[in-house]
Amino acid sequence: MSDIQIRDVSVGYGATPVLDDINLTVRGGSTTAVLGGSGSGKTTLLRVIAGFLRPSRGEVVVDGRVVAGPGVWVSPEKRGIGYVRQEGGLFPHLSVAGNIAFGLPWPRRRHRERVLELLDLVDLPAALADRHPDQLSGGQQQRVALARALAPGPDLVLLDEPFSSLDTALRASTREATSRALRTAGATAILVTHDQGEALSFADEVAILRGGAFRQIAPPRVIYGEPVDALVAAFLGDAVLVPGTADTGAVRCALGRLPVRGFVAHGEVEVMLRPEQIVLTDPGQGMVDAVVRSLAYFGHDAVVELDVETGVSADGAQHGVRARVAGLAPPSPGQRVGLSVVGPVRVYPRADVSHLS
Ligand SMILES: Nc1ncnc2c1ncn2[C@@H]1O[C@H](COP(=O)(O)OP(=O)(O)OP(=O)(O)O)[C@@H](O)[C@H]1O
Repeated sequence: MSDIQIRDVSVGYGATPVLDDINLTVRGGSTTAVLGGSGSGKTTLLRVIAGFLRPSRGEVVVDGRVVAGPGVWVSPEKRGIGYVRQEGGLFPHLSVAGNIAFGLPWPRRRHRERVLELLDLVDLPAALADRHPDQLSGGQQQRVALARALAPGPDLVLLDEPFSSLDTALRASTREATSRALRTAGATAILVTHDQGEALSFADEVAILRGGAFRQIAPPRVIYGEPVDALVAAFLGDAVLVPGTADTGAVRCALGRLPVRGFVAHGEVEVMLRPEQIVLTDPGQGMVDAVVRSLAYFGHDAVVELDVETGVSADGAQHGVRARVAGLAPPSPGQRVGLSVVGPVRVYPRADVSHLS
């Protein structure tokens, strides 16, 4: 099990910087998901770790050994790192067994037993061993790519959006098979993704990459429940933001007086809560009343846009909020309802969110 440390790393292409002085530690045997928008530098980070790109500053340390840094350069093939790309990248002219064996050291390439073991590890039947990649589904191809990456027994596996080309059902089962295989192999893993649900469900830690730097690195529940700022809150999941005035431990806003979690900014603040924290009741039964403006129905749940009746701000605008409710009996547009808020909310200094609108 390898710890990995990225220390003060900066890297770019030519004169264009992509990552600026970033730090990241991944505990041996754990999985970290790096979540960021398109072009934020996720693949660049993996390329630096794998050794396909040299950082201009800082160092990369794998299992206590500096593999990139001032005066130090370990070539990719000597780093013992497995890499799974978005499209799998299987060799089309080789069978499944041939592809997997390619990841094995020379003397072991003929060991059919090890190939079958690896197929089993990624939850694929031995009968697929002699097929070619074009005779497999997308999910099966991704699992073969994972088996190939795991073949040499790497301590560290880098996964670059390996599930993004799969449909929803296949995506979930491939993700689970991957997670199981990584745990069984005891490998440390870094998963790059732009899918929030995937990051939250797959990883032990989630790292938010934005503007060339990590804005927050924390376990899924912490990063979702206690985002450090409004940008992270809005980036990771759906965030409802309303203006408020905070004093000790509580905030007053259009939804009533609400308890605050974590850091309390006093005075004029922006209040952040998740849409599932808003519960709909009969009119007069909640903290405030509201009228349903519109509804997006998803089957298992529905997102309801509401105009809060007490929420008229100084400029006369009505405060809108968004609630996520169970899909069984959602309200209808125009209906009057009561609103209650479950659990504490977060507050941020008002200036923090001015650039979100
Ligand atoms: N070989 C290259 N030469 C020059 N610029 C590059 C090169 N590769 C990537 N870039 C630029 O570096 C930035 C980061 O790219 P990178 O591929 O790391 O982003 P990403 O977060 O993985 O994006 P995506 O989610 O779209 O794959 C982008 O602006 C991209 O255009």
